Amino acid sequence: MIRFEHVTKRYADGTTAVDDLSFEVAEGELVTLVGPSGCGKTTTMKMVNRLIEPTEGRIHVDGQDISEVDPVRLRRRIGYVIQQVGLFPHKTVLDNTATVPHLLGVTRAKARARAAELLHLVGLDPSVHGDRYPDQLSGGQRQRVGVARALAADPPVLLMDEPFGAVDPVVREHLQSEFLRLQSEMRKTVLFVTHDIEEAVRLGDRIAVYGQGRIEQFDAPATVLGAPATPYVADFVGADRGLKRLSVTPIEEGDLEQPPIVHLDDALPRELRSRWAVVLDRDDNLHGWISAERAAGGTGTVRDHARRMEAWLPLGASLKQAFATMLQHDAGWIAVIDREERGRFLGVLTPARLHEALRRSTAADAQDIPRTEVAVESIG
Ligand SMILES: Nc1ncnc2c1ncn2[C@@H]1O[C@H](COP(=O)(O)OP(=O)(O)OP(=O)(O)O)[C@@H](O)[C@H]1O
Repeated sequence: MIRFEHVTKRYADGTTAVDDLSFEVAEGELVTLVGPSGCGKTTTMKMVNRLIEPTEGRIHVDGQDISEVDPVRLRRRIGYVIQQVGLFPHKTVLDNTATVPHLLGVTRAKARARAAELLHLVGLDPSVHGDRYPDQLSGGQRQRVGVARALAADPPVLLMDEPFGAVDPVVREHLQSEFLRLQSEMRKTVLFVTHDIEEAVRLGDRIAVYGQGRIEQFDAPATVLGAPATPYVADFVGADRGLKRLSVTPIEEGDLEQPPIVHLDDALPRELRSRWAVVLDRDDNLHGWISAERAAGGTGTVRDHARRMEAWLPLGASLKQAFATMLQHDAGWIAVIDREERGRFLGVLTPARLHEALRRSTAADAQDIPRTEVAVESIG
């Protein structure tokens, strides 16, 4: 969808900002460009909408060589969000958002109706915020308007240059989550510039880690964190990359242990093969747990003695969520359920298994094989 072929940009003063860059962003993919200040991220991005012309090489958008497309027409197909949102100060939020569709010939009434929808989509209430002026909004709200405005013409491609850079970390995380939710529905082709590795890892389907004017590694977040291609990348992603990996490594079925299981209507078991058992209902959905001690001393059915289980997650949740859930509930294990089949119990994740999953996924990335195929011996 966006393809760079041997693109170089040398500025008039001789600075080589981008050096022989080749990479591709697939349709519907979100690629984050991450790297230190001055490494050429913004230059890369601005060449896509022809705010900057390359010195050498070609860029294709949607199969078309953009040097042959009129820049104004090109930009209609490409949404652009920047840190200093660049809203028109004398226009209301609604009119700011409606500007581009209106310019494209949509009637004012229709453009405003669409703008109201988009404001909703980015979490702003048009009846509350629509008639305000940009300086009557918080920084986070202005960023949302910036995103809504970039989406107004429904462009297939979005360029985002540190769009959440100017807000505090809490608002930023919130904006990131909302953007991920939006993107899972819209599936735009997105090039997203950031200097924050956490943001790059969280948002990107793939990450391009920049050195000076060059891409040092272009891979999925888990691979960049688990198997940095060069010492430079390892240094850039940080010594705590194991921790960061937790957030991009999902719980898989192979990570789970199978504990003893009892059902709600069973008679109390005299003995369990461990200190506790998981309690399921008639449909094999998770209900809770029962301790061996309680089972041994009691009478009646499991139902009379079972406790509800609060520490559970759906399969596919991240190892980081698993760890946080264990801490939050002070639990020695968490239950994992099927996310499609209305809570069918799949197994439990223990701290030892979590640790093993993390090491296994690191080894898998280094060997470029699925996690389930990593031999346990090679983890050590
Ligand atoms: N108009 C220009 N003339 C000369 N040099 C420039 C120009 N614009 C950018 N540069 C230089 O090109 C290099 C890459 O700049 P660019 O803005 O692409 O980096 P960046 O990775 O986006 O940095 P930041 O994260 O600080 O925005 C830098 O060394 C910068 O000083």
